Amino acid sequence: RRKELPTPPGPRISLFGLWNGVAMPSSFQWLTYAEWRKTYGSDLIFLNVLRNPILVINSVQVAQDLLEKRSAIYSSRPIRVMQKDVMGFNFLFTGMEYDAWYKEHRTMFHHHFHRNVVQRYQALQQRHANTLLRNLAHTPNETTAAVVLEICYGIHVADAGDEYIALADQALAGISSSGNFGTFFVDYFPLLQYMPAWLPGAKFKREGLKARRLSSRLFNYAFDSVKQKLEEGCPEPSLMTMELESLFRDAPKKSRAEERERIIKDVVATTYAAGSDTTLSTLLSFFLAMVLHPQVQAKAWAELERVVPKDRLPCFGDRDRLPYITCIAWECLRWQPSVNIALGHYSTETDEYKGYRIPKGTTCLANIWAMLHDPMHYPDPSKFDPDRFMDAKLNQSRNINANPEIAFGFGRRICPGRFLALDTIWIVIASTLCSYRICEAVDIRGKEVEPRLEYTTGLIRWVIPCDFLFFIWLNLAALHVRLSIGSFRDVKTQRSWWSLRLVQKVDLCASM
Ligand code: HEM
Repeated sequence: RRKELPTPPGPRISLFGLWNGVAMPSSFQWLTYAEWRKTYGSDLIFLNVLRNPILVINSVQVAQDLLEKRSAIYSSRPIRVMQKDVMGFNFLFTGMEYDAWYKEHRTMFHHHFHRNVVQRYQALQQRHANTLLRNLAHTPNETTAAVVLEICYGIHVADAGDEYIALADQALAGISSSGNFGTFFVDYFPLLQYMPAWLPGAKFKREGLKARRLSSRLFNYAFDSVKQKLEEGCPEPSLMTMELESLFRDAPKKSRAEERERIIKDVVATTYAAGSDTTLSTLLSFFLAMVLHPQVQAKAWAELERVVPKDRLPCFGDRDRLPYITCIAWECLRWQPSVNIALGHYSTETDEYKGYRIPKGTTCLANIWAMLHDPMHYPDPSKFDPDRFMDAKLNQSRNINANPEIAFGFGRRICPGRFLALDTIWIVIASTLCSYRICEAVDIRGKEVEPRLEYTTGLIRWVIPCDFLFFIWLNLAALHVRLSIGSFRDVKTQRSWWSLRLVQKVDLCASM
């Protein structure tokens, strides 16, 4: 009977939008998908792209009904030719099919990052937040990567210009560009992967081969150097050494030692790849939000003043007494989600939902952006308003403003690094707001520069590195210089009370 049911509504897709059809969007897909929701009056949009069935899900309800309640058949991943085969990122378990091999990876990851163990990393996260405060003027983007590198490999990154960070930056650009399903034509038409790279029109292949060299270095470089240290008997404790030591200890008992080593290697590389840019993207949105909304910053500052004694920086123990800071973290995740479309979930059986047929082998794309900007659930969605989360009881009774946990995806493939991410975001926001006022940029003539709300496309979105960020760093650098040459009065008169606070706190974190 299912065979007779219609598939959900959606546009007719044709190559490059010819022959009365529309082209698949290759950038900013979440906006087109949200438009299609209005055009077809449905939360489910069905597309057939070169015989690849695709289901776009635009509402939380449908995502929960399918990806969570029926997760037994919606938890695999589609075949990703560009990312896996051309670029060589086949070691990431984010893209593995839902089978026993994948489950071993997820179980190992879970063992080190579930809700009750992430506290063990809080001292390390706090230390890196302090380093960020010191470095804010020069290398603000290294904190999130430094956290995962230290947890996974025990590698302490250099304050600036670290080789591991540079390698991750370059390799992750490849993951992000190929991350949204369907960005590259070869995902729909796998035979294209065999096209010679020199042919005109094979730009994807040339880009892919470049990314392949980087992915292989990302996979091997840190792992090999830490393994060598372990064999020499002088490793720093880390997730990797803990797992390898247990493997070596139990090796005679365990068969499959090679496979187990491969799982460890995959898990640490996946954490390295998945754990830094996502968190950093949210933190950059935080900086933008603070420049645009000084009143939010002032309110946060007042809360920090009330709760955190003047002689120290905030710590995780203050969390329950700093609810507004927590709301800012949630609002950053909602206002500008760093992953707008969850990684594709792949259906392994034909299903029926609300009178529609969802064929086996459908790639389901959850439009997280549309869900977090749905005015029914988040009134005035484009407004950055942390207060929306303050009264959880009232929100629940009105069925609005739920904490945006869906920013981390759905069901059995939900982001397993979310507890670590939330901790990093929280401590960085609390520490930065306690130490700096993030102000509007000033151009060379001393005029304030209006920041632009512009983001890149791709799997992980970035606020476009425009003048506003540059000027924030520049302003902070200038302050550092003034502070270090002891021009204290200057700072105080020009910047008002917060600068005085800055001096105390910067001295404080420098001594940590
Ligand atoms: C703001 C920070 C982050 C956001 C917004 C985010 C978001 C997401 C999303 C949307 C997914 C796909 C979920 C789905 O398919 O339904 C995902 C998967 C994943 N994330 Fe995150 N993530 C963040 C931070 C992290 C961190 C810090 C780590 C590692 C420590 C991490 C590791 C992973 C892994 C391993 C997966 C793949 C899970 C699987 O396929 O089973 N993420 N993340």
